[in-house]
Formats: sequence, C-alpha cells, structure tokens
Amino acid sequence: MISAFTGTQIRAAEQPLLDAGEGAVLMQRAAYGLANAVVRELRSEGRRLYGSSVTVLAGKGNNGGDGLFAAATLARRGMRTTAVLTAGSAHPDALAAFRAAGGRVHVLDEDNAEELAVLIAGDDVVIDAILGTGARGGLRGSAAELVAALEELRPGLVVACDTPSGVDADTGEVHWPVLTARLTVAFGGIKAGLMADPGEGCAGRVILVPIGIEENLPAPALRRFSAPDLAAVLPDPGRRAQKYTRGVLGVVAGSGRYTGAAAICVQAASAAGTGMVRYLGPEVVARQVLARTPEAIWEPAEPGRVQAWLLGPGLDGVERLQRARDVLASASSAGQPAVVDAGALELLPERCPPNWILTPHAGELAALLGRGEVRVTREDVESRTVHFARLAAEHTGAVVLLKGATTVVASPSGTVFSQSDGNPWMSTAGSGDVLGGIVGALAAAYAESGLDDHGPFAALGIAPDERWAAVAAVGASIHGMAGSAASRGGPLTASGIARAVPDVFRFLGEYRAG
Ligand SMILES: NC(=O)C1=CN([C@@H]2O[C@H](COP(=O)(O)OP(=O)(O)OC[C@H]3O[C@@H](n4cnc5c(N)ncnc54)[C@H](O)[C@@H]3O)[C@@H](O)[C@H]2O)[C@@H](O)CC1
Ligand SMILES: Nc1ncnc2c1ncn2[C@@H]1O[C@H](COP(=O)(O)OP(=O)(O)O)[C@@H](O)[C@H]1O
Ligand SMILES: [K+]
Repeated sequence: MISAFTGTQIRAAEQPLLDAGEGAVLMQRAAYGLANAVVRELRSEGRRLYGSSVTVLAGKGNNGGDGLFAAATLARRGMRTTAVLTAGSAHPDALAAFRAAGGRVHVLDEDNAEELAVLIAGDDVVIDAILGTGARGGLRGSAAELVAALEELRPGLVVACDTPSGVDADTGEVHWPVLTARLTVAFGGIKAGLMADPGEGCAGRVILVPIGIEENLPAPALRRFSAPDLAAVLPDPGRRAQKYTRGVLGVVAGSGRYTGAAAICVQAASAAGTGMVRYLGPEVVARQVLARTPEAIWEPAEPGRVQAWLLGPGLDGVERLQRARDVLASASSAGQPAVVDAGALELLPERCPPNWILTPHAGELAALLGRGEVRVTREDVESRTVHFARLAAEHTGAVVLLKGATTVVASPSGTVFSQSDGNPWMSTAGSGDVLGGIVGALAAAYAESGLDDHGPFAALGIAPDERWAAVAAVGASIHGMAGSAASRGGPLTASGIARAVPDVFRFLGEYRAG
C-alpha cells in the first residue's frame, strides 16, 4: 500500500532525530534527494545538466533550506543557479552553501515580483521551496504575486520541494495561488495532501525520498492501493467455484427516462466478474439491459437470493423509488451490503449499516450533507474532499466514496483511502454507472468471504472496520485503470470503460502470477 501522512505526523517522527542533534543531517538527505530527482528528470528528457538553468524560490524556513542546499549541489554539477528569497531572509547555512557554490541571489520585494517572474520563466527548472509543512495558510503579498505571475507564464520544469507551497499538507486543501508542479519530491513520507484533491492536481508526479525518520512514523492518515496490492486482493474464483459462490448482485436501476444507466451498470457488473446479475426494473428497461447483457436475469416479481445490491443509477419515478426503498429496508435487516448511487442516495435512512457504500459526486455529497443540516455547496465539497467525505461517513454510518479526478473513500471509522488511476476523459455521462457496477460486483464477491481475518485484506493489514472502504477503493481503482485502458489518450464512452474491465483483471492476474 502507498501510505501518506499529515505534516504533523511527519514532524513528530522527525522530532527524536532533531532532539538528538540530527537536524542538519536530515536536511542534507532531503536536499540530496531533491537534487538527484531534478538531475534524473532533466536526463529523462534528454537534456544536459551542464549549462541548464535552475531557480530556487526559497522561503525563510527549513523548506527553503532544503531548496537552497539542493540548488548548491546542482550548481556544483554545472547548472546555472539563481535563488529568489521570498521572505527577505533564508536558512543561514543553506544560503551560505548556495553562495559558496556560485549561486546568484535576488531578494523579492514589493516592486520586483513581475520582473522576477519573467526572468524565472525562462529557466529550465524552477524549484518551489517557499513553504513546507510549517506553512500556516497560503502565500501572501509579494510571494503570492510572484507565483501568480509565474504560473501565467507557464515556466519550465517545476519541482515542488516536499509539497507545492499553498497546498495544505494534511488535507489537500489549496490556498491559491499555487505553482503547479510537474514533480513533487516528498521527504520522509508522502504528505496526505498530495493524494487528495484539489492538492493532488497541483503536485504532479510524487516521489518519496527516505531521510531516516521512517521507523518513527505512525499509522498512515491515508492509504492507496497500488497494482501489487490490487493483484493480491482481487477475487480469484477457486477450482470449485460456481456462480452462486462468486456472488450474485441485485440491481435496482433505470427508469423509462434513463434506460441507459441501468444497461451500463449491469454491463459493468457483469464485466467485473459477478457470478450473476439479477435486474429488478420495468420491462421497457429490462429489454435494453438484456439486449446489452443477455447473461443478466430479469426479475419482474420477488427476486431470487443475492449477496449484495446496487441501487440508484438512472432511478426515477415514485413507483421505482418505493421499490428501491423497500429493497434498502430488506438489505438492512438481512445485513446485506449495498452500493447506493445517484437517485437512491435520497432514500437513505438516517443511519446506514457500515457495509453500505455510498457513491456520490461532489454535488450529491453536498445534497446528502444538507439533509443532515450541513449547508455546503458543490464547490465547498470540491475544495475540501477528505473533510466532507469523512463528515458524511460519520453522519451516515456508511462508507462514502466521493468521486472525482482523485476518488476519496472514507469509512465510518475514520480511515481514508484515495485512488487516482483514471483520466479526465472519464468525466463523461454514464462513467459513474460503470463505477457503481464494478463496486457492486466486488461487494457481491466479497460479501460472504474475503473480508474475514484470513482474507487478502487482512493480509494487507487492513482492519475489519476499514474493509468495506477498502473494497470501494479497489473498485475506484479498477474503474480508473479501465478508463485509462479505454482512453489511451483519447475520448472514451462509458460502455468502453465497461468493456475494458476484464483486461484490467487480466493485467492484474498476470501481475499476481509474477
Ligand atoms: N524539521 C526538519 O529538520 C526537517 C525539515 N525538512 C523540511 O522543512 C520543512 C518544514 O520546515 P519549517 O518548519 O521551517 O517550515 P516551512 O519551511 O514550511 O516554513 C516555515 C516558515 O515560514 C513562515 N510561514 C508559515 N506560513 C507562512 C505563510 N503562509 N506565508 C509566509 N510565511 C509563512 C513561518 O513563520 C516560518 O518562518 C519541511 O516541509 C521539509 O521541507 C527537511 O529538511 C527534513 C528535516
Ligand atoms: N477529471 C477526471 N479524472 C478522472 N476521473 C474522473 C474525472 N472526472 C470524473 N471522473 C470519474 O468519472 C466518474 C463520473 O461519475 P458521475 O459524476 O457519477 O457521472 P455520471 O452520473 O454521468 O455517470 C467518476 O467515477 C469519477 O471519479
Ligand atoms: K514547497
């Protein structure tokens, strides 16, 4: 699993080493890692180090110190180096080392932000070392002016030192302006704010440089499944499998107005390895569903047994909503997992069972919170994704999967997972229905086994009260990977995402086979 930590957790892990007088050593390791990352990045672009130019924007704290020491190393390796001191002063030893290596120094003042921005924009590399984990709020005054002007000029390779300045390292909230990085080099531990939107959108690719504090780190604030983790947990039908043991998913979706949503979510559930899909809905929709997925079973009356439910995509009309309400009530009393999306989110009881997974986008989450008297807009949710996903999980008692470029999953126990495997082409109608189908299929597969203490989630160290959130995160990841496979850099359709799902399973299966 990829782990991320709050700034406070990282600082606490550093403290014993600082107390032992190791602060300078930590800074040297960080600076060395940063300089190496810049060198690797330039070389990967086929660029020569010698004669290339780099400017470090250095604040007055240790983050600026890291940046100045790194720039001193780059100067010694032949780069033309400039430092812009954004707060007048700088870490004294780092500044001395930078000057000794031949670096040029400018001091940002009230009048020269525009002029410096133009100068810096011509450089090959810009290192953002203005603020790190010691930041309170965002950039202000001339530093804000400089960064805003520079961002408009689209500078060369921007590398953030530990975190892009202005991104809250704990939460991913962003205080604009921020210099969007292509690469962020994190020290000691990845900051949680680099794995949650909107912060993740400012960080580019994130690499981790160990500095010797790792043994002191506590349980992570946020986790992410990587390919080997996914390969380890994906349902794998044993030799004695039959369709009922593989999981049967009941789907309550679609209406005369939105037939496609039902057809797409059933197609996706089927593609994600469900033993069987039972579709509950009007005949006019069922015809469409079966035309696309003839393997599904239409249940016009009382449905046969299922292991999990998916409710909501394209749901509309009084009668259909009542049916969904009834199914939710029976799922609750039977202890069945349910994936609740779109139209069905309005039907939730005040408290949900912890094996229910709600899959709102930001607008739906704002509406959901509104029913609990938390007045927020879609924009509020988008600017504080982790905070509001956790709040909704706390209020409802269910797992909350908040969709977006980065999808955040909060469990009612407070655990947070985040996945970011997709691409912007996936913001297309029906894409969320595919996600519902995938998560539904996984819920059915894991419902009766796989989540116990002998299963693969336990083997990854995921606690019992975090496992339904983990299932949702796995679903978000498969959805993103299928979207990337379907897109290959170009437009896609929701059906295309669904069709690519078996390939993701195959790819991960080969991974597992080694
Ligand atoms: N503690 C350590 O020994 C280590 C720290 N490291 C680096 O140090 C960073 C943390 O250093 P610091 O604690 O010095 O904190 P920062 O370098 O993040 O900045 C703190 C300084 O900026 C000022 N400041 C805070 N918010 C501001 C704002 N919005 N606008 C303008 N000024 C603001 C503070 O008053 C303080 O002087 C980490 O991100 C990492 O890069 C690494 O070198 C590893 C070792
Ligand atoms: N910019 C993006 N990058 C990656 N994935 C995205 C992006 N925008 C949306 N998505 C994904 O696409 C899906 C959209 O779902 P949703 O908003 O419910 O759309 P719909 O209701 O049309 O199906 C979600 O899974 C979301 O995570
Ligand atoms: K920084």
